[in-house]
Amino acid sequence: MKGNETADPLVDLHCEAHTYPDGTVGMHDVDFQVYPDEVVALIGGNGAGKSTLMEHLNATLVPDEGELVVDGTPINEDNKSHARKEVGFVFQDADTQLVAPTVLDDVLFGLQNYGVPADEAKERAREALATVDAGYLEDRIPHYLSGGEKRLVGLAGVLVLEPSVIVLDEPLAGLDPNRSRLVADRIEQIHEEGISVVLSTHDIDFAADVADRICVMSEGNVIDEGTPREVFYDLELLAEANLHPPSAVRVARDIGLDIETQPVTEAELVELLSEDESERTATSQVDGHRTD
Ligand SMILES: Nc1ncnc2c1ncn2[C@@H]1O[C@H](COP(=O)(O)OP(=O)(O)OP(=O)(O)O)[C@@H](O)[C@H]1O
Repeated sequence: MKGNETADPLVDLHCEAHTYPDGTVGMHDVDFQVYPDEVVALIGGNGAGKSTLMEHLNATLVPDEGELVVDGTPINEDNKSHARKEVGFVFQDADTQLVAPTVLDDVLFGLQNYGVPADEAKERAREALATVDAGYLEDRIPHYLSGGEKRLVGLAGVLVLEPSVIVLDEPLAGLDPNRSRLVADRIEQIHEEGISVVLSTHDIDFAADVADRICVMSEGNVIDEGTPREVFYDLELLAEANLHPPSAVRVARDIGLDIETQPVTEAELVELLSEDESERTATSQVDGHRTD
């Protein structure tokens, strides 16, 4: 299910092909939409085309042939700033995004470019840093932050511009478990605030946890898409894309759980197992009474 498929897409990309300068075709025959109120996860092996697709969503890359429409506006050379404003991009390598001498200046940077008065910009930048629990970093030098801190500051720098879509390239890469949880929680919070999210990840459990829609990529193409349940119980599709199912799906299959219920997350699996256990306890109590 897409977030709100009845609504017009916020982003509508048609890309017949994208060829890099050295002749490598990074992506081909892709039609990709982002709808209001959804979290989309792109999954696929190394070199499947996930970053290439995502960099088309705010016109960082453009198709050899094709079209990008953002919020109903076709994007061309003259109005790429519209795509950049509506579609915020958080890079995996945060260093490419952090350019100012302090964290606060960095988050301010985009607002200043849009001509927001200094006091208002500062206030909004502080709010954005607070949203990602990174207010305490405001005077630090971005270059010396840890990988996780850089990711959060990069996210604040995008959030402050109030985009309608946020794109995150490998948001959990290189993060420790606590930082991963924090970033995952922030993604859910951003979604709850009405911003659509597109992310790429090699962490299938995370994709199962966070996404409404999963797009499976292989060899520069979206080979299938669906709800986490549809995709993660399609073992043939996963094998074709060189992927494994989430751990909840593997455990459910291994223990022969009635897979009509099809859990895809650990939380769903635990709930089903607890229901199973309560039913078994109730049955054995009834049986126990019968034999008394
Ligand atoms: N700047 C570039 N120049 C030439 N080829 C590139 C460039 N960037 C990506 N490619 C190629 O385009 C294809 C798709 O790469 P892309 O980075 O989009 O894949 P990905 O799914 O994001 O991979 P990963 O999971 O390894 O990050 C690959 O064959 C890659 O080698």
